Amino acid sequence: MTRLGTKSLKRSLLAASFGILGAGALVLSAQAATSGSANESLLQMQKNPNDWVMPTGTYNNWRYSTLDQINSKNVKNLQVAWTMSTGTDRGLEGQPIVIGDMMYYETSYPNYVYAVNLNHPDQIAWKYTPPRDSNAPPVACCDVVNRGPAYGDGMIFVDALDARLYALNAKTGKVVWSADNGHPKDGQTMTGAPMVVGNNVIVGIAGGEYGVRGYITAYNIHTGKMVWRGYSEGPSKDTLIDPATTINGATGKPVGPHSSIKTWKGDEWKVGGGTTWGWYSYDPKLNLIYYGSGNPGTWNPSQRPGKNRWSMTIWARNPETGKVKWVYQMTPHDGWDYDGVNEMVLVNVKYHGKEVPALVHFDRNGFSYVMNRENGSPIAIHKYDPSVNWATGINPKTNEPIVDPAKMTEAGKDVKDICPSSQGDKDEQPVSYDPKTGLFYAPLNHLCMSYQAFNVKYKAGFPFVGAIVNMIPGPGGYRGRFIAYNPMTGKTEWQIHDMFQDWGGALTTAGNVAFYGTLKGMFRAVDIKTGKILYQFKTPSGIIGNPITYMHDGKQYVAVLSGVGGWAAIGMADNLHKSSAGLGAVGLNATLTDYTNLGGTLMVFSLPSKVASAN
Ligand SMILES: O=C(O)c1cc(C(=O)O)c2c(n1)C(=O)C(=O)c1cc(C(=O)O)[nH]c1-2
Ligand SMILES: [Ca+2]
Repeated sequence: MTRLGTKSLKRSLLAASFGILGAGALVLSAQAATSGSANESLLQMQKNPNDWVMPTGTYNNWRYSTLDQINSKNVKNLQVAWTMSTGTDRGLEGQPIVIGDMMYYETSYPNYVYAVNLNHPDQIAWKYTPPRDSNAPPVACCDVVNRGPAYGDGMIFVDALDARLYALNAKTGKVVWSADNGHPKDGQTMTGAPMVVGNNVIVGIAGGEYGVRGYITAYNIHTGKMVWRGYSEGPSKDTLIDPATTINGATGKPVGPHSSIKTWKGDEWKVGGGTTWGWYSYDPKLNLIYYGSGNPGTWNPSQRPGKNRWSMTIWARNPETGKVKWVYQMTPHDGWDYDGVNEMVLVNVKYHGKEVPALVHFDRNGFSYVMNRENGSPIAIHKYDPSVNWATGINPKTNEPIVDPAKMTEAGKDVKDICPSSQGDKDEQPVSYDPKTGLFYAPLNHLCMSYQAFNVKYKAGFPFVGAIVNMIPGPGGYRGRFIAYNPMTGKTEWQIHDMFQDWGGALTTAGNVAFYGTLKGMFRAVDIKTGKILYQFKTPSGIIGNPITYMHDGKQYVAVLSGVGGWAAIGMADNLHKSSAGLGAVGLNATLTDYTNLGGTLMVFSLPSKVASAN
């Protein structure tokens, strides 16, 4: 890639402002290739299929394993190898990581961190219980979930719900350092999984339903000092991009370009949302990290005229400085709560006869995006659920959605039959990419809604939602789907319908199997080519966690956390059928309670020894 100096940077900013770049994203700057770091080992470690070294498996977010001992022929013989109670009863949305003989995982609040030696998994190697700030659970919008620990340089990094980040010694579980990343009293929480890149650990913030101004922060893995922090929006006079909004952790000074196009009125950016609670990916060659920002505050669009940049946006930043390379807003002036935080899966695609570095993103708004990940220009955008009706398509000139005015929400109006619902056609549940088939295996929601927006007043630490949403099953009457999908063509190759939202993530393997779990608690192995269910096992609770696989002592294992919760099932936990932010769980769980119960179990599956060696 080319390096841009200050001059060309200015030029590209100018070009962006005048739309010379044409359709697509705004290119801000370019960065030199990654420099050496003490922690380059993760780049190597992720190549070892015996381990699962980071929450997403690999930096490209494929959630794919080259292991094939368990395969479509023998997976019917799968059995439970061992289990472990998590000692918690709230939604388990993360996944374990496996480094050599050790497995580490984190529970939802209270955020226990467990280390298990795989040579004797009947024993807990260490357990860390972080201090708890009781102000945190009441401000977690959508259950008190956590999406798992990350590893780097002999340390385990964990987000705690009360917005503290911990670095633990991987051998002992002792705290090396901890950092204050936000304050529950202001509505800030942390539910995500950190990502370690080089010498930085990168973490997000949650609280979009509390008017939290979103930011992403990098801390030095050795010192715990803030290296940079990038906000999603900033002062109205320079809100277009990276608006005074990326700051150097040491100097407090702004990093990167400024612009002067207003997309927020007055001080509204201060409570503008755009939080960063999803998954992160990293391209070492381009030296860029990718992630999305969430809903603008409030959910009531009448209260925040303008495009509300940069909520609902895909971001590409330099991991060392935080500098923004490009942004692309998927849902300008959101009126449906379509948080843009879902994962970016990094793949190369054939486009106009060339191999192009791309990212693939299944947005909550029901569109799948294939974007050039070098410069943010769109390659292919399709509806991945044909029932999507809030927009008829994407304007090829502006690359903005063509909104159906009948589905636009506003204060005082009850807008009916909007598809998808606020839970989106996909929420946090991550997809998997299988390089053999070139297809994406996606656990999805299938819901529509009515949306009544109303005016709300901001008060720190109190819900800043401003809408009542009622969700109903989508066309066909089912609420979840698991699909094999080609984002270049928008074609669904096969699909499985599920009674409830498929809120757990997917895993694919070289054994031609896709794994995922259902809210009812079924852990499934599916034939990647046909969608045929080859194996299923009813786990103790519902599944909203993400399966992983690893090899230990020559044997392949598949692990998943069973523990129902998340926004899809939050009513089961508080019995109020609504979350702490007042978000209705829409009676969806009224019948889920007929199938499963709260509870937390780590489930580990393998083949019986004879089957494993016969194949
Ligand atoms: O705007 C935010 O800050 C924020 C945070 C979270 C979260 O931290 O889990 C969710 C959401 N929004 C959200 O919109 C949403 O649908 C959602 C579902 C879930 C879940 O874990 O099931 N969390 C969240
Ligand atoms: Ca949100």
